[in-house]
Amino acid sequence: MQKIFDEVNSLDKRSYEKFFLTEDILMEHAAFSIYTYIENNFKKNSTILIICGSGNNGADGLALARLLYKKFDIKIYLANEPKSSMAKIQYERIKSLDITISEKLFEADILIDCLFGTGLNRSLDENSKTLISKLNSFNSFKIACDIPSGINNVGQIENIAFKADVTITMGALKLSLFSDVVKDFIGDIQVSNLGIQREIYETQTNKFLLELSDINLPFRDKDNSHKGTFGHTNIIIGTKTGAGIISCDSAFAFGCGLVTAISKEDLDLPYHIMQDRKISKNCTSIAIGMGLGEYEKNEIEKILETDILKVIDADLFYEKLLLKYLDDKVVLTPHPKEFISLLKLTNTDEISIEELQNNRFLYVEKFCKKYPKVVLLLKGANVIIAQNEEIFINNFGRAVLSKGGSGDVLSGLIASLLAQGYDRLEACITASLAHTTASNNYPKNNYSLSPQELIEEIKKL
Ligand SMILES: NC(=O)C1=CN([C@@H]2O[C@H](COP(=O)(O)OP(=O)(O)OC[C@H]3O[C@@H](n4cnc5c(N)ncnc54)[C@H](OP(=O)(O)O)[C@@H]3O)[C@@H](O)[C@H]2O)[C@@H](O)CC1
Ligand SMILES: Nc1ncnc2c1ncn2[C@@H]1O[C@H](COP(=O)(O)OP(=O)(O)O)[C@@H](O)[C@H]1O
Ligand SMILES: [K+]
Repeated sequence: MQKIFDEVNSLDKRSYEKFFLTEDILMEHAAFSIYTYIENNFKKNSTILIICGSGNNGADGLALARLLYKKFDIKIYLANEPKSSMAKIQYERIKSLDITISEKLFEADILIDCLFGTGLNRSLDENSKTLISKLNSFNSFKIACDIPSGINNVGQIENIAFKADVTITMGALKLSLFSDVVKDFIGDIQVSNLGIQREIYETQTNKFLLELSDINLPFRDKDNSHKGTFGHTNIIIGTKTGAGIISCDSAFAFGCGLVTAISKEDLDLPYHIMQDRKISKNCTSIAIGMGLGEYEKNEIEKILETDILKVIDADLFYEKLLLKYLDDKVVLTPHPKEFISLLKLTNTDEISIEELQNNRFLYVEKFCKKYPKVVLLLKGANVIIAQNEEIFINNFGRAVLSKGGSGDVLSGLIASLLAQGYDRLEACITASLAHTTASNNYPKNNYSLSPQELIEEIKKL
């Protein structure tokens, strides 16, 4: 996993104080990293337009122009006069060369957005909005310097943002690159070294970006085993039976030795799924909530009271009785609408989905501060897995997962791992990575994936 920081100004400051680096050295490395990206990916003499603002993001762009000059066909568009001291210095440096300042925007092979970086401190004015909109309309390859202009420091977009193919971010990953609302704007992310290795530049953090290598699949290391060795999960089947049956199937596919569907009525289940009216004696995990619908409250309470690890999902986030069980036995897997209900039930906050989606990390942190024992997995374009003060982000998911039943598959995967002895955080991390990786491996297209096909892809991981 990679470290993520709320802000990096303090890391820059630390580099000056602790390692005697200067702003100039950091900036030279920032510009050089974009130069290297272009050199490695584009032909000599490609046309490049660098759009520069008045601050140090613009200064990065000016330094980059100097590095690219002569090897590429480069022009600068000055959106505003250089204003920061570094922007003025960089401007003096490029004036000594014969670099063209373009009066107008044009569709170059490559556009580089150096308009605003971490210094965006107010709403965009009309000129900036028009400028970004025009840049977005071009078919060029688009590179954002540090962060696409228009995205603020908490990952919100008020009106418009530069739509990058790649964002080359300076020094370390910033949290603002991982809100759901920026997902379609940042493109691929690369981190630039600012003069010292990243591991030295970076300090402690409580936020992490998951990588594919963080997955820990349930490969079996005991051959002297029987089905009970690998746990027994119970999935509570509600009135909308399909949801729970999908979870049963995904739990079975993900290595759990036994899966029992707990249902009041006889169901037509796949042959490998057992059926019972009550929780099994040797049950090692429970998943409840998916398609629950009408269910007797005291029956739910009896299940929640058990000492067994549980995945809680869907309809249960609208039930006040849940409040008694927000403890060290549960994993909660709400989608945004369910999470705002949970925030309301717990008297944490009463907010709209839009407010949540614009401040996902803030509300996750608030909730986890109040319920530090709970493991929370907030669904979305970027899944947030959190416990107490720690946050893990899975940004591998894509629109292919935006289908009814995807969440039911995930509940089954988590329950399966809990049954097999994973701790709750580990179970969420591996299940979430398996979920997104399997969906991305689906070979056909990005619109037709069914839960069954997703489970088939999970079997191939
Ligand atoms: N050690 C370092 O410092 C390093 C920094 N690096 C680079 O510096 C970047 C940060 O630079 P920064 O702090 O100068 O801010 P930046 O993003 O250029 O914007 C500020 C300018 O924009 C203006 N402005 C703001 N909002 C506006 C709006 N809505 N509409 C219009 N104008 C607006 C604002 O105006 P003002 O508020 O002063 O009136 C000011 O002029 C960072 O992202 C990275 O790329 C790297 O080189 C590595 C080393
Ligand atoms: N655009 C997307 N990008 C990434 N992941 C997505 C996207 N849309 C949906 N998902 C994922 O798909 C799952 C949907 O879950 P949920 O809304 O509970 O579905 P259901 O209740 O129908 O099973 C979640 O894990 C969510 O993170
Ligand atoms: K930028």
